[in-house]
Amino acid sequence: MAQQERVVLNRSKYFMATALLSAQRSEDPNTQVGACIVNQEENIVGIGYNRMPNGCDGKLPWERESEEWLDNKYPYVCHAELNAIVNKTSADVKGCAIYVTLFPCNECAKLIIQAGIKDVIYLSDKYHGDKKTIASKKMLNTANINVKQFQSGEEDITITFTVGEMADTNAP
Ligand SMILES: Nc1nc(=O)n([C@H]2C[C@H](O)[C@@H](COP(=O)(O)O)O2)cc1CO
Ligand SMILES: [Zn+2]
Repeated sequence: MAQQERVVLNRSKYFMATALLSAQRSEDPNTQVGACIVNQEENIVGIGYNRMPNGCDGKLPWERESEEWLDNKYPYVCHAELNAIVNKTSADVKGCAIYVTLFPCNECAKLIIQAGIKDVIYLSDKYHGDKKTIASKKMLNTANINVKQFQSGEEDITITFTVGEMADTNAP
């Protein structure tokens, strides 16, 4: 069996990859979003993805363009950032960074600011023209949150479940 290539992820790649992996748990058929909160010691203290509220999985619509607002996902879905913040494993997330695969909306920007998160690192900005995104940027900027885009020029990583021979770093 081929020997698995040894990869050492840098910090930001590891955290964004964690957000991307989490996004893959989302059942949203149109946009899967993941978020990963990291404290000042560089430990992960929260992970989330966009999903329906607890107990509502499979019972609420994933539509996005139904004429009836109540038949769309938007009134119900909990955003990745919200889930990452409320599922935190630490007492609070003050001074933390959040890695998110899509730029936070205005409601999540409020949560991020009020939770004391100081850095936002995002991957996609596909809704940059939307008023929600513009409002979000206005708030994050006014609240002095450091916002920066992940440098997506970085190489992809591969996760494989076939356990090959692990690279033997002691080999001559
Ligand atoms: N930053 C974000 N975090 C999120 O979790 N979401 C979620 C809400 C929806 O489930 C989905 C966006 O759906 P759509 O409008 O692209 O079909 O992503 C959306 C944004 C951006 O507003
Ligand atoms: Zn949001």
